[in-house]
Amino acid sequence: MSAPVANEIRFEGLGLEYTTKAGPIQAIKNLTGTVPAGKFVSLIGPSGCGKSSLLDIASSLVRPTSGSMLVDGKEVREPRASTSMVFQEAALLPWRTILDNVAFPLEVRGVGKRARHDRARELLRTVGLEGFAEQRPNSLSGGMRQRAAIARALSTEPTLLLMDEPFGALDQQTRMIMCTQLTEIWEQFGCTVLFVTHDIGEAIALSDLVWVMSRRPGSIKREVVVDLPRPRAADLPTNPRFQELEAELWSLLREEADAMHLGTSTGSATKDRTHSTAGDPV
Ligand SMILES: Nc1ncnc2c1ncn2[C@@H]1O[C@H](COP(=O)(O)OP(=O)(O)OP(=O)(O)O)[C@@H](O)[C@H]1O
Repeated sequence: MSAPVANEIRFEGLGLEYTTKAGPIQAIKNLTGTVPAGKFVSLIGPSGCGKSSLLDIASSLVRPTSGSMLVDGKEVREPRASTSMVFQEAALLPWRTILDNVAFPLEVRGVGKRARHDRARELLRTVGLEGFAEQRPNSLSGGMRQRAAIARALSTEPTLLLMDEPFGALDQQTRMIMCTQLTEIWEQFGCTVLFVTHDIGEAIALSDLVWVMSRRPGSIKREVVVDLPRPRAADLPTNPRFQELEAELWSLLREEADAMHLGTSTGSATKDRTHSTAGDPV
C-alpha cells in the first residue's frame, strides 16, 4: 500500500493552558474540528486567540492539556516526520546556499548528497528559484526567501503542512503572487494544509474552509465553506461571492473584536513568542 499524500486531522475537545509566573493562561478551550485530508484550511481570529498555539499542537511541539488530536483517526502525541511547518520568517541558515538550505531536512535524515541535491533542485524549480540555487539567503528578496522556506518544508514530502502567517512579513503585491504560487504548489503536492493568516482576502483566495476562532480562550466559532471554484482568478476580489464571504468573515471577526474591547474576554496576557503580531486587523 502506498503512503498517503494527505492526512485528515481532527481536534477533539482540545484545551491548552499555559502555566506562567502570573498564573495560568487558558489559550484554547474545547476546540473541536476536522481538517479533511488534502484540504486547505485557514485559521483567522483576533490576536491572541490561540491560532499559533493550535499549530504548535498540530505539530506536536506542544501537548494539549485536555482533549486530543487525531491523525487519520489515531491519537498523536509525538512529532511526526510527515508534518512540516513554515513560519513568518523564513529562518534560512545564512552561511548555506539556497540549495543546501532546501536540502537540509534531507541531510538531517541521512539522504546522500546527490539525491538530496537532485530533490532540492526539483523543488527550487517548483517554486521558481532554479536560478538561485548557489546564492546565499541574504542576496534574495523576502518573497524569494519565503519560497525557499516552502521548498525546504516540502523536501520531506509532508502529508500535513502547517503555515503560520508565512506571508505576514511581505508586501501586498508579493503576498498576492505568493498566494497564486502556493495554490499551484499545493495542488501539485496534494497535502493537507492548515494556514494561519490575519488577511481575510488571503484566507478566501487560498482555502476550502476558513475557521473563524473566537477570542481567547480560542475555539472554532464558525467554519465557513469557501464555495468558489478553482482555479481562482486574479480578479477574484471583484467576484460577488468573494465579497459576500469577505463580509461574513469580517462580521464574525468584528463580533469577537468588539467583545474583546468591551472586556468580555478572559483577561489579558503578554505574548511570549518571537513572531510579530503587527498588522492585526482586529
Ligand atoms: N509559551 C507561552 N507561554 C505563555 N503564554 C503563551 C505562550 N504562547 C502563547 N501564550 C498565550 O496564549 C494566548 C494565545 O497565543 P497565540 O500565540 O496562540 O495566539 P494567536 O492567535 O496566534 O495570536 P496572534 O494573532 O497575535 O499571533 C495568548 O494570550 C498568549 O499570550
